[in-house]
Amino acid sequence: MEMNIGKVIQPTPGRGVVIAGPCSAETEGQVMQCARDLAKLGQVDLYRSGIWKPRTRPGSFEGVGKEGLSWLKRVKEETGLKTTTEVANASHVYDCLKAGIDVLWLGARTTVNPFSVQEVADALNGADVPVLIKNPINPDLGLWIGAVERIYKAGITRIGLIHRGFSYHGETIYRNVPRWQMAIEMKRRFPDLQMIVDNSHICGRRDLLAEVAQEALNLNYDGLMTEVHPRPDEAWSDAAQQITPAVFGELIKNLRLRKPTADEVEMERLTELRRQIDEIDNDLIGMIGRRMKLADQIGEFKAERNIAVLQESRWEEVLQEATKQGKDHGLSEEFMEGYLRAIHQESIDHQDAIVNKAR
Ligand SMILES: O=C(O)C(=O)C[C@]1(C(=O)O)C=C[C@@H](O)C=C1
Repeated sequence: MEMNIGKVIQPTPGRGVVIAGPCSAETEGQVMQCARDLAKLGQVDLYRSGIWKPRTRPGSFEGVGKEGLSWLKRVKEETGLKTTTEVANASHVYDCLKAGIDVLWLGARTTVNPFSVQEVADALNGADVPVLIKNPINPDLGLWIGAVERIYKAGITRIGLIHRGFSYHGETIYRNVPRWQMAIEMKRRFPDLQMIVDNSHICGRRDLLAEVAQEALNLNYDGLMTEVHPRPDEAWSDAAQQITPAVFGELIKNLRLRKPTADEVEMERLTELRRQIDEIDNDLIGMIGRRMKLADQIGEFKAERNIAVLQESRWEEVLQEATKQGKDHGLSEEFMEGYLRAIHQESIDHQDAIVNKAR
């Protein structure tokens, strides 16, 4: 789909886009205090606060609702900070537009549901407001792309993306695993869309926030969205991941913005190193091709003798041996596993084609 998309936030030269504010608006006092403290930092582009909170289970704090919009209006009048909040249905959109909220965002639980995205898109039709779209909770690129397309088709031309990580069953240090490759792929497909990291939801804990924010800047993200609360431990939602305005000030002070590309002189050195990488990639592809030819021969052999394609004990041996070898060359276990699984699957696919043809 051909798109002509503008920036959600004009960045200040020399630093990334900064979106900060409490997870939820709790009281007028809390919203105002947080906004005043953040405004003093002089680096916040957009003040965030959840008014309607989609919670996993009923009974937890579900947001103050419409009343909070007047607090955000006051934030803008008294501090000059522009405001943003999450919308999940048509009435949220109408209320926000009436209240003059500057930027709207779609949450991960909305992006995941095309019915909800379409309802929001229909309500936005004809409005001139920028929209940020969080990734869906599950790692489904199609849903993220679909949400961008639906909002764009509603006539919204300033759209950005928020990477908040993906839910994951299993052991991990993150609340939502980043899967950086998903966001990198979105950047590749939509180079004009600003990409913001929501380090709060990726981390779910304070001690990782700075590291994840810097990782995003290393990947050439446009900025960050972080949950900030005047008294994080007393927050009514997501207490474990919120930080004070002072801590947030330190965090952004220590971030290093990277240049998007190298200059001409730097480019010479980079080009030489890239040439060497191209050479190695060529060799690798040639060698993988040769490996598959051997797999084909094994396939013929198995077809003639009616032997199963999958050989668990051999596969286990390959996996163990190569992972150990990879470690000696500074390659992570995670990488080696992913690489070997891909090779093994390709080998199986080759052999499947051969044995099925032979029957
Ligand atoms: O050794 C075999 O039997 C093969 O078919 C080769 C190979 C591989 O590609 O390494 C592929 C499939 C088997 O599950 C085990 C190993």
